[in-house]
Amino acid sequence: MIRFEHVTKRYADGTAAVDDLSFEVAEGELVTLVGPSGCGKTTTMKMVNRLIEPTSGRILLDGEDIATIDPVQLRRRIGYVIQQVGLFPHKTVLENTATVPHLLGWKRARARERAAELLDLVGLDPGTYGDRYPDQLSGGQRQRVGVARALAADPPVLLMDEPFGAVDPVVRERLQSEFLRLQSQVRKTVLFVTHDIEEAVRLGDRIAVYGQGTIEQFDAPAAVLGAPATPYVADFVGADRGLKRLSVTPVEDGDLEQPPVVHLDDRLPRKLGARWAVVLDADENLHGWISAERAATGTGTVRERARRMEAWLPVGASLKQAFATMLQHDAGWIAIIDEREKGRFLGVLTPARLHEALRRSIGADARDVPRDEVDVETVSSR
Ligand SMILES: Nc1ncnc2c1ncn2[C@@H]1O[C@H](COP(=O)(O)OP(=O)(O)OP(=O)(O)O)[C@@H](O)[C@H]1O
Repeated sequence: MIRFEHVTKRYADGTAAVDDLSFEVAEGELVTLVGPSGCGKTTTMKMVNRLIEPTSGRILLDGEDIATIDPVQLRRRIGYVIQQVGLFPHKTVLENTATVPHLLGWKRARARERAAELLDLVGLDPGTYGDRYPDQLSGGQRQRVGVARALAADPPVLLMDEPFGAVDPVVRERLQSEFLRLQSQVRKTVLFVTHDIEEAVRLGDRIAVYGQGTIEQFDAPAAVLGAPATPYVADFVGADRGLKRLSVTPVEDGDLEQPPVVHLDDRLPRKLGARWAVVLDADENLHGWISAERAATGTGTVRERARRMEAWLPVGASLKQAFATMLQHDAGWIAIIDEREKGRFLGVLTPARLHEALRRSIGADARDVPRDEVDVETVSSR
């Protein structure tokens, strides 16, 4: 979809902001560009919508060399979101959002309708916020309007330059979650610039870690964290990358242990064959758990002795959420259910299995690192 071929940008004073860059962003993929200040991220991005022209090399959009496309036409195909949102102060939120459809010559009613739809999509009620002016919004709300405006003409490509950089960490996390939800619906091809590795890891399908004008590693977040390509990348992602990996590794079916299972209407078993068993209802949905001790000291059915289960998560939740849930409930294991199937019980995750899952994910992502050579705590470089 977006393809860089040996692209170099040298400014008049000789600075090579970007040096012989080649990479590709697939359709519907979100790639984060991350690196320290001045490494060339913004220059890379601005070359895509021709705000900056490369010194050499070429950039293809859907196979077409962008140098041959009229910049105004090109920019209509590309949504652009920046940190200083750049909303027009004298226009309402609705008018701001409808800017591009207006420029494209849409009828006023249709443009406003589309703008209202998009405000809804980014979590702003058009009835409440549509007629306000930008200075009547919080920073986070302004960013949402910026995203809505960039999406208004439904461009296939989005360029986002530190779009959530100006808001506090709490709002920022919320905007990131909302954006991920939005992206799962609209599936744009996105280039996202950030200097924050946490943000890069959380949002990117793949991450490009920049050195000085070049990409040091271009890979899935789990692979960058699990097997940094160079000491520079290892240093940049930080010594706590094992912890960061937890947030990008989902719990999968294959990670789970299968404990003994009893059903609510079973007669209490004399012996469980384990210290505890999971209790399911007649539909195989999770109800709770029962200890061997409570099973042995009662009569009647499991229902009367079972305890409710607090510590559970849906499959696909991150290992970080799983770990946090274990800590929160002081639990040695948590139940994993399938929310898409009305909460069907899938198995349990234990600390040992969590550790295994981390190894599994590094093995899967960093294909050239043999699984048995992966040490979750100490992998530093290949
Ligand atoms: N117009 C310009 N003339 C000369 N040098 C420039 C110009 N614009 C940028 N540079 C230099 O090019 C390099 C890359 O800049 P760029 O803005 O792409 O970095 P960045 O990674 O986006 O940094 P930041 O995170 O601080 O925004 C820097 O060394 C910068 O000083």
